[in-house]
Amino acid sequence: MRTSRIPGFYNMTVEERRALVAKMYGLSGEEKNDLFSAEPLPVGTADKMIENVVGSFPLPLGLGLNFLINGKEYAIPMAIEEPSVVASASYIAKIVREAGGFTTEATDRLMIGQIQVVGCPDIYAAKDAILKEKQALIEDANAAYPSMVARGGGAEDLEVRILNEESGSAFSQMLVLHLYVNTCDAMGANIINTMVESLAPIVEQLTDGKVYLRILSNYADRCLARARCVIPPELLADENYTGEEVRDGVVHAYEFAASDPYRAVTHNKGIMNGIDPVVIATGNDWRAVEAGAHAYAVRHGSYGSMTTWYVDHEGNLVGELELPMSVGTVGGSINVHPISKLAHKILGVESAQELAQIIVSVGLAQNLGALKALVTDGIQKGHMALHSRSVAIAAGATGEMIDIIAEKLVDVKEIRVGKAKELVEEYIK
Ligand SMILES: CC(C)(COP(=O)([O-])OP(=O)([O-])OC[C@H]1O[C@@H](n2cnc3c(N)ncnc32)[C@H](O)[C@@H]1OP(=O)([O-])[O-])[C@@H](O)C(=O)NCCC(=O)NCCSC(=O)C[C@@](C)(O)CC(=O)[O-]
Ligand SMILES: NC(=O)C1=CN([C@@H]2O[C@H](COP(=O)(O)OP(=O)(O)OC[C@H]3O[C@@H](n4cnc5c(N)ncnc54)[C@H](OP(=O)(O)O)[C@@H]3O)[C@@H](O)[C@H]2O)C=CC1
Repeated sequence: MRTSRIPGFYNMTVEERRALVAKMYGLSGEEKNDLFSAEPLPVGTADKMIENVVGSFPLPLGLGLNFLINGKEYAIPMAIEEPSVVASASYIAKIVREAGGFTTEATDRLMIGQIQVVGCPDIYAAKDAILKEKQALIEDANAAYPSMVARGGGAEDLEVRILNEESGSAFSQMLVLHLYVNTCDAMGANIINTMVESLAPIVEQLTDGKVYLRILSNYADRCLARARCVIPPELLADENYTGEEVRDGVVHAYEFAASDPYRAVTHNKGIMNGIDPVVIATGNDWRAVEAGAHAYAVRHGSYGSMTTWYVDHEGNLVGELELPMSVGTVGGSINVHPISKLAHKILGVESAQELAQIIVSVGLAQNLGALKALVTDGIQKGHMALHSRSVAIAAGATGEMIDIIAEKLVDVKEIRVGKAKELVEEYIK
């Protein structure tokens, strides 16, 4: 059986790690070439993906290890430029697996398409007219994209809202139609946009109004994924702190984020530290996920923590994260970018729902990693020690000099480029 528990993976050379991954995941010759290539995204492919291409922008790709989610092992590809994130996710996943792993669930994958109608002579009659034709409109939407119905998805429901009902302004009063679409394993933006654009002429006829916007909503609050972990305090202890101290510190840190947007934004940035790298590595649209996540964090009226941490009756630390997660395992650039194809193979996911649940688990792990560091030694100790290698490179260190300079920076407790430059000059002399 495949395991994601590979102690000391980080002490191997890159070549050793690559050989192990190739063996574990049975990569073909072509897949190995893609993963190990100096040009992982061929410029010819890049030139077909976006416009005005002059090159590509590589990011380090690491594996988040130790993840046990609903009893299944996952090594999780993460594409990110920031040091200590992959280490931290793996660290917390190691603790959580000892407590039985993450448990997760997901709602149905209903994405929302919006149609904006303005200038209706009678906005209430317009709303009634649409609702009267609801079933026909759903069928029309499905006729615009029949393959989704064939695979068990497609448009399922429709609602109508009136915005700025009391406003006297013809600009601000409008009717907004929401089309709810099960996009199966796709994120679904293009699918939905095709559907809502096809409905626009009929909606204009029914309402006697003018349709302007016809577009997906990135507030995917009917496409949610949830992750949970329950950790006995003894698993949180280290040589300097008791498990209870760490546990209580994490809950205090959560309460701070729950009560103060200045803290919540940083707390949530820490969660997105885990989420974005998986979204990026799997070829998904991280702007969509970011936008939806932050909007969801304000659903109770003020911006707050995306996660919840509390102590249960047995004294365990309990963490929960629920977020809109509009990701896919097909569509967009997922099967175009060679590395994203490999990321899906390494993950071994079978559906978009499963991928969404993995992503929120990494977000929850990452949040605890940051909070555990913050409530004990502080973030600088673990993070800056790993960041010291980037500082050494920025100061001009190359080859074996990088680790030597990085270690010296940690020893003198001055992890900054100016100091690194001094050390590089000394080394070269
Ligand atoms: C960095 C650690 C994990 C060290 O923590 P440590 O206690 O020194 O780790 P350890 O040596 O005991 O190792 C434990 C496990 O961690 C992993 N691990 C340990 N080291 C490595 C490594 N080099 N490379 C890969 N994996 C590593 C690895 O899985 C290892 O298990 P093993 O495999 O040995 O059995 C810890 O200090 C930590 O989690 N720090 C937090 C880091 C963090 O959050 N970074 C994000 C950047 S800061 C930020 O942007 C967000 C923030 C903080 O502002 C958010 C907020 O305010 O809420
Ligand atoms: N606001 C936003 O966020 C916007 C985002 N976008 C972009 O849209 C892209 C995502 O759109 P999306 O519609 O997902 O991508 P696609 O247009 O690539 O649609 C997904 C395709 O996958 C095929 N497919 C194969 N198997 C499945 C399956 N099991 N479930 C679902 N579809 C399947 C379908 O083709 P078939 O049915 O023919 O087999 C479908 O056409 C992203 O690149 C995103 O950046 C675009 C506009 C706005």
